[in-house]
Amino acid sequence: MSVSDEERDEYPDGSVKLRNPHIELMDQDILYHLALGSGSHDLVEMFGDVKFICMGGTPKRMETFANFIMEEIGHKLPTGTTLLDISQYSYRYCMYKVGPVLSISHGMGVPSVSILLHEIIKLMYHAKVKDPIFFRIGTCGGIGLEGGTVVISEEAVDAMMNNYYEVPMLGKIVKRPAKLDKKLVRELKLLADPEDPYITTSGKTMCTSDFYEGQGRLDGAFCEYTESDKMEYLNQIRCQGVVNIEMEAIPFAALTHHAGIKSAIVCVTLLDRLKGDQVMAPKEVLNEWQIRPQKLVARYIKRYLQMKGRISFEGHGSMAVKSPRRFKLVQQESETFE
Ligand SMILES: O=P(O)(O)O[C@@H]1C[C@H](O)[C@@H](CO)O1
Ligand SMILES: O=c1cc[nH]c(=O)[nH]1
Repeated sequence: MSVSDEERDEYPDGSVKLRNPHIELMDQDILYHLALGSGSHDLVEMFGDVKFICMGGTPKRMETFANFIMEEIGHKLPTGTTLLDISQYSYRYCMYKVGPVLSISHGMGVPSVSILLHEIIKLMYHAKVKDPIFFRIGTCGGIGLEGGTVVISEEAVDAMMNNYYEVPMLGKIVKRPAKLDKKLVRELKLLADPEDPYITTSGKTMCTSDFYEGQGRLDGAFCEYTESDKMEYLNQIRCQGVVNIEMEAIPFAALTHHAGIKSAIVCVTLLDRLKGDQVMAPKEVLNEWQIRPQKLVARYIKRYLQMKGRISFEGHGSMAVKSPRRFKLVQQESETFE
């Protein structure tokens, strides 16, 4: 049975699906929150070689990631130059380009990441990028997981345990399935190194629209439930497979899926929510923890580029291939790397 374009998640040639007939009819498309536009910039020239789009909440984390991935893939900037924040004049999000990798901050919560995704998906379309892969590199609260644990999301659910994104549109609720790429999840799991001095695990990620009452905290400005109500709730969602809580997974999974784009979410826990609410780890510890999801995603990117012959197998920096066995497993498991 043939599948129509409407039903298909991806175009066969790997192009990004806009599902918006109006864009083609516009003289130009201004990507307002990125300080870019299809009329003002040569988007194919600037972004046509992009393959990986990595996002996380803060500008600092994404600048750190840009410098880190530059070292890992051995990308060289012209002498005397530094990385440039391409979207600096938007005063909203930051964006760095390191060869085939974009590193972008998405701010906090559903509306912020959703606006960014609309514009980045359109950017991919205008730039004629094929088969991009999106990663969210985030932080979260763990459910029964110590601070510093890396969590690869198997599935995204909202605060009502629904696995779709509800968007109020023209006075009606439209539901979009929130689907992460299962193969990408398997590949990321295989890249977790048993020698890493922390645990990498996977499970359901709950996406809430608030950090305090929305995540069952007792330490917000308001709280009308008891500690035992909170614990009962957290234990209940734990029994339903939720291992971490953050604030962007649902639109991230839903909008990438709607555009036919493969995506995955890797977060580090900042605390175990079964033990408390306040983020108490010192800044230096939090900074080190935030590097952990970046390392896993960098391993993926590096393996991909190695398989494509775009960087050498000797590698660069600390991510040189250490274990041929692990590498082989990834090769067998993955069609993406073929
Ligand atoms: O990627 P980040 O660290 O921003 O992800 C979580 C979810 C919210 O954006 C924020 C709350 O502290 O952190
Ligand atoms: O508990 C936490 C920690 C980080 N981010 C969240 O959304 N929740």
